Amino acid sequence: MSTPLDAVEEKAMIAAAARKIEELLDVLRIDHRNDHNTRDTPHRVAKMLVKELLRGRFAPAPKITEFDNAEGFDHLIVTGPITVRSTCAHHLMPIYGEAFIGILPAADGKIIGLSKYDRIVDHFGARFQIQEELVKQIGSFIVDMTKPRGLAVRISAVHMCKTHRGVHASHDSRMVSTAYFGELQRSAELKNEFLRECQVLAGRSA
Ligand SMILES: Nc1nc2c(ncn2[C@@H]2O[C@H](COP(=O)(O)OP(=O)(O)OP(=O)(O)O)[C@@H](O)[C@H]2O)c(=O)[nH]1
Repeated sequence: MSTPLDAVEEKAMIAAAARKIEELLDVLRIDHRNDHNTRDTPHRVAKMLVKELLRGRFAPAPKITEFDNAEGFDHLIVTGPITVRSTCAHHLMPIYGEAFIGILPAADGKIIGLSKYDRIVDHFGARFQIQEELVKQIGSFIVDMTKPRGLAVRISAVHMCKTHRGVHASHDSRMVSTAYFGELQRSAELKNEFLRECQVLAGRSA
């Protein structure tokens, strides 16, 4: 899912990408060599791609601090909204929204630090994505790391490929997708509890 780069590889990748972006701007007849606004744009955009928008591909997955579930807590925990920032794989336009994660821990298993859910969402968002795969990647990673009894990952997001171009949909138009694992996949009652908590946390219909 990710291939960490060392500092030398990162620098070389940014330089190589900048040369290609120069070429692209040349094709588009943007005079970046003389125009003061776009003079540094190839390097700027290359740096943004490697160090920001795609950084999840080039950085290790977040380190997870695990704690024993000492009290054997076995009820649903729901966390969110977690801000989602990603980039659509089709048109390379921003995706932004919120994630909610529901965890049904195993009484004899592990629980992880709350902030790690935000870090995991950030890690998988930082690459070119489609939303259906994003919820699954986040969920599968948490399931592999913590082996809970059940898990749900729900994202509600705006896709700027749909609002800012193409069909020019309303900026309020969102896509909601949820991935369920384990007992949350099988139990309608648990799903309803998760969705109710999402609504409370969102302060509106999530
Ligand atoms: N299912 C799904 N579709 C997405 C996602 N992000 C973008 N899309 C859609 O993917 C499609 C890509 O479409 P194409 O039809 O190949 O591209 P296009 O001809 O530029 O289409 P328009 O966007 O309709 O102008 C568009 O309908 C996008 O709205 C996503 O996360 N999930």
